Amino acid sequence: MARDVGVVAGEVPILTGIDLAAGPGEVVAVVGVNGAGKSTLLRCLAGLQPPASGEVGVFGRPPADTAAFWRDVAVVADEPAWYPGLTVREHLELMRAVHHDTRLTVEAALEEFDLVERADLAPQTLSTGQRQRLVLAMALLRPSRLLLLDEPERGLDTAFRDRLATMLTRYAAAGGTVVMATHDLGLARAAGARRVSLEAAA
Ligand SMILES: Nc1ncnc2c1ncn2[C@@H]1O[C@H](COP(=O)(O)OP(=O)(O)OP(=O)(O)O)[C@@H](O)[C@H]1O
Repeated sequence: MARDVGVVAGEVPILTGIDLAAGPGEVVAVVGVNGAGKSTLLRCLAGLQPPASGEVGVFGRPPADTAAFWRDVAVVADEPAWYPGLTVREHLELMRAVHHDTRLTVEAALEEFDLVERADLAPQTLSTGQRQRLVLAMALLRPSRLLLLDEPERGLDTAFRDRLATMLTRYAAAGGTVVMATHDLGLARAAGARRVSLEAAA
């Protein structure tokens, strides 16, 4: 997926000579200290950060900002902008309307992500962890073959981290690929992830 990838910001190297392979059925956890370049590597895989050197391939092609690419790839990174006036349930319905053949019904997603009691509220009124559950629900409701998750554990309590690990294991068991940047080695272990460590380049 990533071969000998280098990224520089101005003159400063952020990633140098990074290799990462992940195939169907695999969960890969990218770990490393703050600033090691985990988010940058995920952005390279999503085609949002062009590498200065090396190659990135996703399903055999360089990542491209096309409908076909985004049909296969779901990204969870920073909290998205919420649609004003739409509830939690309506955000999920939006995903279902756009993606048609979803992995979960809206009601199943509300159950699975423990949002039933929050379904009619605006996302902005939820707690940090509840909003993160909604972000994950939106990503896991839609069909995809590759999940790119940047610190999916953000704000989640211990019990829900365990549930997330199970969901990621199931996603991989169904033939999906998960690449996540994480500081939670327990989550990585529970999800059966192979660990790839990044060293800070500068
Ligand atoms: N757009 C940018 N311009 C300049 N430097 C950047 C930019 N984006 C990231 N960096 C730098 O690249 C390095 C890697 O950042 P990145 O966010 O990829 O690290 P990370 O491993 O995900 O860190 P964290 O664990 O804190 O989330 C940092 O030193 C950061 O300051």
